[in-house]
Amino acid sequence: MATKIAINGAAGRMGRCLIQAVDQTDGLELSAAIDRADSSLLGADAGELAGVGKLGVAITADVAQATKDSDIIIDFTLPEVTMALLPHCVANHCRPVIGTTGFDDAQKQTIDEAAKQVAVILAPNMSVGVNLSLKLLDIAARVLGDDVDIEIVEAHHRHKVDAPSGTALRMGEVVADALGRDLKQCAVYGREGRTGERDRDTIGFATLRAGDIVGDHTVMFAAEGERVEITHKASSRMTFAFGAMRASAWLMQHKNGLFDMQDVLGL
Ligand SMILES: NC(=O)C1=CN([C@@H]2O[C@H](COP(=O)(O)OP(=O)(O)OC[C@H]3O[C@@H](n4cnc5c(N)ncnc54)[C@H](OP(=O)(O)O)[C@@H]3O)[C@@H](O)[C@H]2O)C=CC1
Ligand SMILES: O=C(O)C1=N[C@H](C(=O)O)C[C@H](O)C1
Repeated sequence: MATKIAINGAAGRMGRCLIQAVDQTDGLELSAAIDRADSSLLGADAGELAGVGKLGVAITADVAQATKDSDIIIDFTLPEVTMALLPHCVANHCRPVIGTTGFDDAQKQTIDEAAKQVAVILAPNMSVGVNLSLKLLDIAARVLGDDVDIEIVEAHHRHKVDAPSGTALRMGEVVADALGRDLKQCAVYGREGRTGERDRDTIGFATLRAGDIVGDHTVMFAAEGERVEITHKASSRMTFAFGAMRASAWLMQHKNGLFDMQDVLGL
């Protein structure tokens, strides 16, 4: 029997890609497509919206019913929308696959609590390439140690509302953990004016927002005489959407617990 997939934020940039990906993935079936209660697209056919032809699933705002009707709900929305979704996931045992970024510490805690009752995947980037890059970053940080300056540069489209990207922050966490540092203490978010010399123990972040860039990330390890750069460039949102399909199929093995894409990919 096919796994029933609901999509939260179905009319968004990622939502439409996710509908396409469900349609193209064996063993998965679209069971619900949710968007905001005041959306002009309520009632429209999700497949037609995503350009894959009629699927017989209308865009709805009824998240309670959607979670009752689905095994998994894939959420690429906004932090406050994810928070409103979680009680329905717990009540209806509908496993959330969360791609949304920009959660604060209290919101992350709420996700942890929900994961005690229902299996959850939380990943700021669902592409295989970024998750491989996270593994490479751990190795690079351990080898290069405290003898390099570490800077993280990310670029995204002009519509993105959070900064730095969730991926850049995760990259920072991976590097900081490998070096025994606390990212909260050592992160520097942009520089301006008379900043003084760089402190080697810091991890710097720079954010670019322009045009239609899907998502570029570079982590630079710069020493005297050489530097290593690990770069990932996404050129299609379908890479994230197919990652979410893989995560959804994988999550069906679990009843509860908090997982990420490293778990899904066995990295
Ligand atoms: N983990 C990963 O691999 C990736 C994560 N992301 C993250 O996914 C999130 C979404 O990105 P993107 O698709 O570009 O953003 P969009 O703004 O295009 O999509 C979000 C969608 O959610 C809708 N929405 C707003 N409120 C609600 C609500 N209450 N219930 C249901 N839907 C609602 C929005 O509607 P409206 O526009 O009308 O407000 C919109 O259609 C971001 O946090 C982004 O960082 C993005 C790509 C990859
Ligand atoms: O908003 C986006 O578009 C993206 N967001 C994610 C993030 O914040 O890391 C992942 C990807 O880079 C695209």
